[in-house]
Amino acid sequence: MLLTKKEARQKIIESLIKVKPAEKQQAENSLYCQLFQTRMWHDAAVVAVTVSQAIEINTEPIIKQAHRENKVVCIPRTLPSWQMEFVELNAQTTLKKTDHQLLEPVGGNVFSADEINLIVVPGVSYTTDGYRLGFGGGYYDRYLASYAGDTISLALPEQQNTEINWPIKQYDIKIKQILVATEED
Ligand SMILES: Nc1nc2c(c(=O)[nH]1)N(C=O)[C@@H](CNc1ccc(C(=O)N[C@@H](CCC(=O)O)C(=O)O)cc1)CN2
Ligand SMILES: Nc1ncnc2c1ncn2[C@@H]1O[C@H](COP(=O)(O)OP(=O)(O)OP(=O)(O)O)[C@@H](O)[C@H]1O
Repeated sequence: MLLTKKEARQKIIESLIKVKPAEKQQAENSLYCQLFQTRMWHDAAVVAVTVSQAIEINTEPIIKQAHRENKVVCIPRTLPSWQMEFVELNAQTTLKKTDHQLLEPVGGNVFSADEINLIVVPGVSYTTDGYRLGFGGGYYDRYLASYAGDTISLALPEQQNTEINWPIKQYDIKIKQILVATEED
């Protein structure tokens, strides 16, 4: 079923709301395990990751593990005109809730695109060949256009391989690796 991006986003978000907490937790554990074993993760000294919202994959364990491994963690701060920058997250960081209800850093060290080794890219859904449907805004597509490092996304089974398709645009940038949670056996 080919929908507009907006329609596809709505449908997939509806299905994500229905995922049971225990199921989500199990799937997230599978994703963390997979992520921490990738070459991209091992090779990265500077990792960019979001401060997740309830509906998204919880990024807190990723941030904790990165710090445990002495990696620098950067989180996004949105700027006017749908631009975004990444700021170091450390014990001194103050977070503030923005108009769109996301927690973003106040002040802090900005890391440029060429200083970041790996971006864990958030999204609503992914195609098997690496295309991503985001939350709208195009922040990551704009950022990734001038970023040459590694990219990885984490998908619940509900976010991958669905019947729902959306139009791929010229500015859509493929994610290098997409990890899909394995079902419990
Ligand atoms: N946790 C987390 N932080 C993140 C992202 C994310 O996906 N997850 N982002 C990932 O990009 C950026 C913020 N993304 C945003 C995406 C849309 C809107 C927004 O205002 N959307 C409009 C609708 C726009 C449209 O439909 O085109 C709205 O809600 O009114 C704001 C921020 C940076 N931080
Ligand atoms: N590289 C770009 N340059 C200019 N405009 C862009 C670029 N990427 C996306 N846009 C614009 O941003 C808007 C939102 O794009 P889209 O719906 O694809 O966002 P998304 O990929 O779902 O969100 P995000 O990247 O923030 O997670 C669209 O109007 C699109 O035209």
